[in-house]
Amino acid sequence: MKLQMIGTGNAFAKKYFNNNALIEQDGFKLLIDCGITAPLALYELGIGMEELDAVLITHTHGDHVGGLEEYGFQMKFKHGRKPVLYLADTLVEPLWNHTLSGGMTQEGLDKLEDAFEVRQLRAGEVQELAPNLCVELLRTRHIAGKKSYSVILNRDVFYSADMTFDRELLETLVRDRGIRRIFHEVQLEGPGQVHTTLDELLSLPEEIQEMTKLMHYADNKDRFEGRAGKMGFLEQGEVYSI
Ligand SMILES: Nc1ccn([C@@H]2O[C@@H]3COP(=O)(O)O[C@H]3[C@H]2O)c(=O)n1
Ligand SMILES: [Zn+2]
Ligand SMILES: [Zn+2]
Repeated sequence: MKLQMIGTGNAFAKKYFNNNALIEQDGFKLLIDCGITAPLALYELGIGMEELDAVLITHTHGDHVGGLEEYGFQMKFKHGRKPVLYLADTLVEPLWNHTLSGGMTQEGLDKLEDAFEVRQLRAGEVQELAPNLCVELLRTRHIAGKKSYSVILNRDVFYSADMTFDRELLETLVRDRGIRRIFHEVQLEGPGQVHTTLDELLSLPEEIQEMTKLMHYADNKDRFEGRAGKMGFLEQGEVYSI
C-alpha cells in the first residue's frame, strides 16, 4: 500500500495544503478527506480528480470536506459519472444538510445520493473497498457535538482523524490489535483543546512513537524538526510505502 499526503497542513496552514491522504493499493486510489485545498493540491501533483476511485471522509470540517462540491461537479459535468463517497452513516445527513446542499442543490440534485455514489460505513465494522484494501472506522473524540472517525487501513495501519489525545486507544491498538503504523494529527503548540499536542504524543512509550508519523501541522513545523522524539513528520507530496 502507498500513502501520499496531498497536503499535511492544519485548518489554518498557508504553507501546506489541507491534511488529505491519497492511498493506493493495487492501482485503486482512495482519497482520505477532500478539503478546501484538495482540488489545487491534486492539480499541482498532476493528479486529475477523475483518477480517484473513491473518497472517504472523516468529519465535516472544511479542511476535510470543502473540496467535495468541486469533486462532485467535476465528475458530473466533465466526466458524466457519480463519484464513490465512503463515509460514516451518521455523517450523511450533516454533510448534505450542513455543508453541501447550499452549493449543490439544483433540479435533480436534492440529496447526497444524487451527487455521489454513497457507501455508508458503520463504525467498528471492517469493510472491503477494493481487492486487498479494507477499512474500519473508529469514532474518536474531536469536538463536542461533532462526530469524527479515524480509520484503520488493512487492519494494521491507524490513520487518525482530527482528535484529542487518546492514550488508551493508541496503546490498545498497538498492544491488542496489531497496529504497526500510526499516522497521527498533531498540534505543535498550545493547549490541545480539540487536537492532540506534540507534548502529549511525546509522552507515549518509545515503541509507539517509533511507529508514529505526524501530520495536520501548522506552518511553523520546521521549528519542530528534531523535537518530535522518535516520531517523524509526514511530508506533503512524498510517496511512502506503508
Ligand atoms: N472548538 C473549536 C473548534 C474549532 N477550532 C479551530 O477550527 C478548526 C476547524 O478545523 P480543524 O482542523 O478541526 O481545527 C480546528 C481548530 O483550529 C477550535 O480551535 N476550537
Ligand atoms: Zn482538520
Ligand atoms: Zn476537524
